[in-house]
Amino acid sequence: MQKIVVQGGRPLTGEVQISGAKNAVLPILCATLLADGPVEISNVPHLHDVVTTVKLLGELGAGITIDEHYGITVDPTTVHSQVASYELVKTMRASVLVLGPLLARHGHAEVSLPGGCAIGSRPVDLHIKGLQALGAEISVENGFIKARAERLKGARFVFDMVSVGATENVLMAATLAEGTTVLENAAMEPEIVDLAECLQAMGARIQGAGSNRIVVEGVPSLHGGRHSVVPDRIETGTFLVAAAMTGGRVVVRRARPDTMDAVLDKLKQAGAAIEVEGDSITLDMGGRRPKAVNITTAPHPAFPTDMQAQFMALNCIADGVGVINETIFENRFMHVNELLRLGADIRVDGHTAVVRGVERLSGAPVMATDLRASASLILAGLVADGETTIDRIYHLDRGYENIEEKLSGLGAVIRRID
Ligand SMILES: CC(=O)N[C@H]1[C@@H](OP(=O)(O)OP(=O)(O)OC[C@H]2O[C@@H](n3ccc(=O)[nH]c3=O)[C@H](O)[C@@H]2O)O[C@H](CO)[C@@H](O)[C@@H]1O
Ligand SMILES: C=C(OP(=O)(O)O)C(=O)O
Repeated sequence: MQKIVVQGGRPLTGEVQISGAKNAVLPILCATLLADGPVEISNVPHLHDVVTTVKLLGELGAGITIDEHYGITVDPTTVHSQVASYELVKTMRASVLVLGPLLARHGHAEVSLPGGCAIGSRPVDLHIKGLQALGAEISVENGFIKARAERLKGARFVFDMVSVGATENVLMAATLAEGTTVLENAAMEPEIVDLAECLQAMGARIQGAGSNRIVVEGVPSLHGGRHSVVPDRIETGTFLVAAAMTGGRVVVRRARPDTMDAVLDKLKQAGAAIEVEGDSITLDMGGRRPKAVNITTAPHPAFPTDMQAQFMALNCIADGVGVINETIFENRFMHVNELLRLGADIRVDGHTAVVRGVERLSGAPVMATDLRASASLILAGLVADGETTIDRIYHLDRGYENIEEKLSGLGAVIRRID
């Protein structure tokens, strides 16, 4: 099994280009199933989750073409199956996002229940309730969500709690429903806006994406189209935290600074000088040690849970005590035990972690437990004395494109070994 080995102690300097967002490209790939013609997607990050989604679309019968820049064209006109198997869904929860599109376009769908994952139980009840509100008959049998509706009907639906995936599934389905759908308490993440823009390029009528009230006027059919995926704000944030922790100066290019307010505010509080110009962000730490910051995760535009582990790593070596509250997932502190192995001082009480910054971490073998936990261990390794070896990095490959090449380009000493 592959591992990443990091030699700590180098301030990061230079420039890095941000890839397309994992959390935007996955729903967008699923959305292509709604169309009556080919959909071309560019700025696609080369990630394991993208490979899995493409495999799933292929199993459903869609035609897939991949160009030399990893642009992906999906031709959904050859889809012959509406069944998403457990084998694929279990490896990637986002596969449940084919449910809404298959149901809306083909009148029925069977998608394996995704099950829990390391960070929490992650139920899909809101996806199901939202589609039922549009008139779908849904049962859960033998581990599959079985959905049926001759034609979905527009309705007003209020999400009990904010869910990114449920908003996406119901939004996609509503584009082909008869009449108007109003989604209240919708998720406002930038990836929802990107999905809506792709759907609009396919002929969908959507207003309000990016607010908590999305209005969709259903159309009889969607056509093919083109879309370029929004830059990844979590990858961007991860590189900025790396720069801040190592006391370096890094310019991230091809980012979307306007999607990053909460993260940039916390980096400023940690003592970083931040300059934004167009699609670039420069972070200059000037060799200073970061100051500890308090974090509470919450739906966008508040601080993203997907940046919690990285800021935990920053607090581990910061000056002072940082309190981290995780409000989205019930079990998203698994990196704590691994950070402790590197010499961190962290106490966890329920959903709160109190991190007392230490002067130095020391390298050790550690194990990644989920995607962002893996990133936090690399960040800690970048500042630890000696060598840190991170095992189970397949989690990392789900969501970071060429992370070791990108970090090496900034002067980090990092390599992948078999
Ligand atoms: C592929 C993708 O975009 N993944 C992101 C998406 O995941 P995902 O879409 O799975 O996350 P949700 O926003 O749905 O989950 C938020 C909370 O709602 C709960 N919930 C969700 C659905 C449901 O039907 N019932 C329910 O109770 C979840 O257990 C969780 O506690 O948003 C999360 C929260 O920003 C991010 O961490 C993930 O990186
Ligand atoms: C939790 C994450 O992703 P997913 O929802 O795909 O598991 C993440 O990107 O940090």
